[in-house]
Amino acid sequence: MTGYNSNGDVATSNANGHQNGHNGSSNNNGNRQLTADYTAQENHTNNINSQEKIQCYLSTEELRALRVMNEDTYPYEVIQEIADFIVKGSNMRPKIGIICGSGLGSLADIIQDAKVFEYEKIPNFPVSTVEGHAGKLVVGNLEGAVVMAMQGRFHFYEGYPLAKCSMPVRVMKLCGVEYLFATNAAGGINPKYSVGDIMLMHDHVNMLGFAGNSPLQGPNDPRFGPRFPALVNSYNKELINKALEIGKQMGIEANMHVGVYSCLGGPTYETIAELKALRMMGVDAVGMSTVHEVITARHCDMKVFAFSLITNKCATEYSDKKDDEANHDEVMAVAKNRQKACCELVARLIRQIQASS
Ligand SMILES: O=P(O)(O)O[C@H]1O[C@H](CO)[C@@H](O)[C@H]1O
Ligand code: HPA
Repeated sequence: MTGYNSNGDVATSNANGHQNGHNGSSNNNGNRQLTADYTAQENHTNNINSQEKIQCYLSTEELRALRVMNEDTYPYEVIQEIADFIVKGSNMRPKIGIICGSGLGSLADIIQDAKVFEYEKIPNFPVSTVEGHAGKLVVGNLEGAVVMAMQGRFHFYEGYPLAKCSMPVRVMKLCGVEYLFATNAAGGINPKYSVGDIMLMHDHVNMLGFAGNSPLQGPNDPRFGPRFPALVNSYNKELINKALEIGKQMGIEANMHVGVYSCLGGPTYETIAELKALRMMGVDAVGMSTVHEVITARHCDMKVFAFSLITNKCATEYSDKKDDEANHDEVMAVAKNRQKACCELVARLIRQIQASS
């Protein structure tokens, strides 16, 4: 069980109910060391329950991730505590939540009067373990709206259950957020898509859901939403239309599409057979995120706008070309190149939301 103490430090209690303090001061150098005895190191730094024994090579961040991963799912009260911590700590009540995709962290850099929270300092928050996901929550002003942006999201393949991956969406809700802007880097399956294009999501195929996995699995807390939420109108049409109009104004309409995204578990990129199958199912772009965040947002009745930056073209035919192999360096490089256009799209859309409210 976890909570946080009055200093905002993470406090864990072990099976015997003994409280342990953790000052969240794990170094950020990502240095790997042979933690031949996890317990010994953790006892030394964090005074944690000595029953856990893991022999492994892990960085300090990964050790913390492992600990957070093994915690219980998040009850309403814990999410409320996290939200209170952010609202009090920033003295702001955000209306729009933004999740920055791989390499798209600069979406948060355009926020003004920003109050930045490192994930590891937020009580009960998971940590980012993926390159291109800085692990910071930024609260501030953007185009006249108070926004909160996650520079770094949580993925299933990092080892977090889906409910934990999308838990920050519920934090957003309890902070007062009405709109979720979810962004991602994705592979283009639709042959008409080019690298650098932006696909506005108007639907998704939930492959993890097909396999029996959902962020809403387990007891339903009606304070968030209903047991059986409908998803047919998940992606807000008005926002899609506004974004298309903005695309025209920016002169990028030829590089903008409206399409269907699918999330696979990763961390492997897809095989040719899988990509062929996805295409036959009507999928236009594929990634390893976003869908569970959208489900969680719709469950608690947030308006959703989401887009994919096409960072690579997915091959759907067999060939020997090395170019056909997706890689994360390429994903981040393309995202970096296109971050200006993505930032502008987000900023202009927020301006319009503000103007019409
Ligand atoms: O969806 P985001 O977080 O943008 O990241 C995408 O990029 C990574 C693969 O390169 C995967 O994590 C995939 O989901
Ligand atoms: O081709 C891809 N597949 C899955 N996830 C991705 N994220 C960026 N590109 C891809």
